[in-house]
Amino acid sequence: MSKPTSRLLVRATGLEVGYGVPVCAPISFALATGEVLAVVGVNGTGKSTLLRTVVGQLEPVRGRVEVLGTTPDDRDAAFRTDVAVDLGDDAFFPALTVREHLLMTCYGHGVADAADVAARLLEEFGLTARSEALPAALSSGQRRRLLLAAAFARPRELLVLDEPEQRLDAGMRARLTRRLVDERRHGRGVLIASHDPAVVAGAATAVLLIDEDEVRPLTPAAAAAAIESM
Ligand SMILES: Nc1ncnc2c1ncn2[C@@H]1O[C@H](COP(=O)(O)OP(=O)(O)OP(=O)(O)O)[C@@H](O)[C@H]1O
Repeated sequence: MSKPTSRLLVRATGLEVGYGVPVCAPISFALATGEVLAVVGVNGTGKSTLLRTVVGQLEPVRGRVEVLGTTPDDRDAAFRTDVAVDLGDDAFFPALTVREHLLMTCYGHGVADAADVAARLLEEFGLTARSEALPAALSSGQRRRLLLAAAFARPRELLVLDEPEQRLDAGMRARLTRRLVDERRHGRGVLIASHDPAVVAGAATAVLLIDEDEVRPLTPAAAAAAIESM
């Protein structure tokens, strides 16, 4: 079988992210299909701000970012078909069950076989026993699992996740790591902010460390070691 051609998903050039003023040094990187790029750094260095800029929720302060060749715009349906996002925002419909949230995500994004996809994700994210529960009756880790399952229910070339390991137990963090490896094997790309050395070492193909006054690349192994001492 011939190797699929790699495709550029994200290109950032001299990108400065922030709220009127930049929160960190300029960032340049390219992310292609088959890659998992992890962004690491201590609290408050700008990881979430970078992710929000890449998915079109914030304008760059300076510089450029392109996603699949265009300016990111999360109001654009085509952009939302290509880019699945979980930034950890805990937003649920109080009167829809766990299963219904996944079905609604599938319907909204035109996913075929919604019932099968939802059933598979419920199983994978350990939510089958809670599939008929309403969000208010879930534990915080179960709500986190539901957000992640909903991201994986979406069609996507690029997956953007902000600290997806938060509130997950060790078993689910290991499963998440394997899932991220699967993403790149299926020819998709992942941009992830993480504080978890095992997720970074196990899934990332490249890492950007956002430091106090510079942004620099690290190998995943070096990044995992750096996270341990943050
Ligand atoms: N809406 C906002 N308006 C102004 N400043 C903000 C806003 N959101 C975040 N900040 C500031 O921007 C800086 C970067 O925040 P950001 O959330 O990107 O950090 P982070 O690296 O993701 O941190 P953490 O590891 O704690 O999640 C911080 O100093 C933060 O206080």
